[in-house]
Amino acid sequence: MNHPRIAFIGAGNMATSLIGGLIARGVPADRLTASEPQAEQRQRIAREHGIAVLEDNAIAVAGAEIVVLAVKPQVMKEVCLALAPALPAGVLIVSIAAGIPCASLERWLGEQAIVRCMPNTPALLHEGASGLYANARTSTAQREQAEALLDAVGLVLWLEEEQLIDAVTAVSGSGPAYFFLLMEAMTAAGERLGLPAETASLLARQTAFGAARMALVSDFDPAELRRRVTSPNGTTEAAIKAFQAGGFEALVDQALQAAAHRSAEMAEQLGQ
Ligand SMILES: NC(=O)C1=CN([C@@H]2O[C@H](COP(=O)(O)OP(=O)(O)OC[C@H]3O[C@@H](n4cnc5c(N)ncnc54)[C@H](OP(=O)(O)O)[C@@H]3O)[C@@H](O)[C@H]2O)C=CC1
Ligand SMILES: O=C(O)[C@@H]1CCC=N1
Repeated sequence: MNHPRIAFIGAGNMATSLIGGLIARGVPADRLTASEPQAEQRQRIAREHGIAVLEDNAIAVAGAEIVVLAVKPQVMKEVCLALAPALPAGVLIVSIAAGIPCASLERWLGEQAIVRCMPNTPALLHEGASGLYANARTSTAQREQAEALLDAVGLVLWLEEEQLIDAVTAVSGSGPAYFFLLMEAMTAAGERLGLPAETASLLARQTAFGAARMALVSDFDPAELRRRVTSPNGTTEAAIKAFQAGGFEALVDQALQAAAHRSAEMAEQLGQ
C-alpha cells in the first residue's frame, strides 16, 4: 500500500494520538515525521512511536504530502508564516486547531488544499469523533487522505459548510469535558450519600461507559433508553424531575451556545 508522507507540526496530545492511531493501522513509522520545540518531548515521542521528531518545522515538512497543523491556535499564525516558504508544492494542509478558519490559513500559507478538522481527546484511545471541512482546492484523493488520517482515531463526519465546525467544536470537540464534569458531579454526590470516594468514582465512570456503549450499539435512541431505565414513580423519575426543574436542557443549550460562540470569536481574534 502506498502511504503518504505525513508531517505533524506540534507533537502534543492530539498529534501523538493521531500518530499512535496511524501506526496501529499499519502506517510505517518512516512515513511520519513530527516537530516539537522541547528536547525532552522530542525524545519521548521518538522513543514511543519510532518516528523522526525534529526541532525545525521547515525540516520536518520536507517531502511531506500532508502537513498536519497541531499547535495551539494562539501560535498558529506565527507558525504558518514561518512555515509557508518551506511547504512542498501540492501539499495537503490538515489543521486541527480550534477557531482558525481556512481563509486565515490560506492568507498565512498561500493558496493550498486545506482540510479543517475538529477531533476530540478520546482519539487517544482511538474512540474519537471528528468533523471535517475541505476547501475548494482539495482534490477527491486529498479528501480521502484526510479521512484516512482521522479515521485511524475514530468516527469521521464531513461538513458541507465550514461554519458548522463551530457547532462540532461545541458538541464533540469540547464534549468529553461535559461528560467528565457530570462524572465529577455524580462522584461528589455519591460521596455525600455516604459512598467511599473510590467507589463513587468507579460507579460513575463505569456507568458513563456502559450508557455510552448502549447508546452506540442499541437499536433504540437515547430517549427510549432513558425511558427504559425510568420506572413509573421510581427513583430515576425522581432524579430526572429534579434535573428538569433545575433547567437541565436549557443549561446544556446555553453551554453549547457558549462554546460555539467562543469558537467563532477565536476566529475573529486569532484569524487576523
Ligand atoms: N485538546 C483537545 O481536546 C482538542 C484540541 N484541538 C486542537 O488541537 C491543537 C493541539 O492541541 P493539544 O494537542 O491539546 O495541545 P498541546 O499543547 O498538547 O500540543 C501542542 C504542541 O505544539 C507544540 N508547539 C508549540 N509551539 C510550537 C512551534 N512553534 N512549532 C512546533 N510545535 C510547537 C507544543 O510544544 P510545547 O508544549 O513545548 O509548547 C505542544 O507539544 C490545538 O490547536 C487545539 O485547538 C482540537 C480538538 C480537541
Ligand atoms: O477547549 C478548546 O479550545 C479545545 C478545542 C476543543 C477542545 N479543546
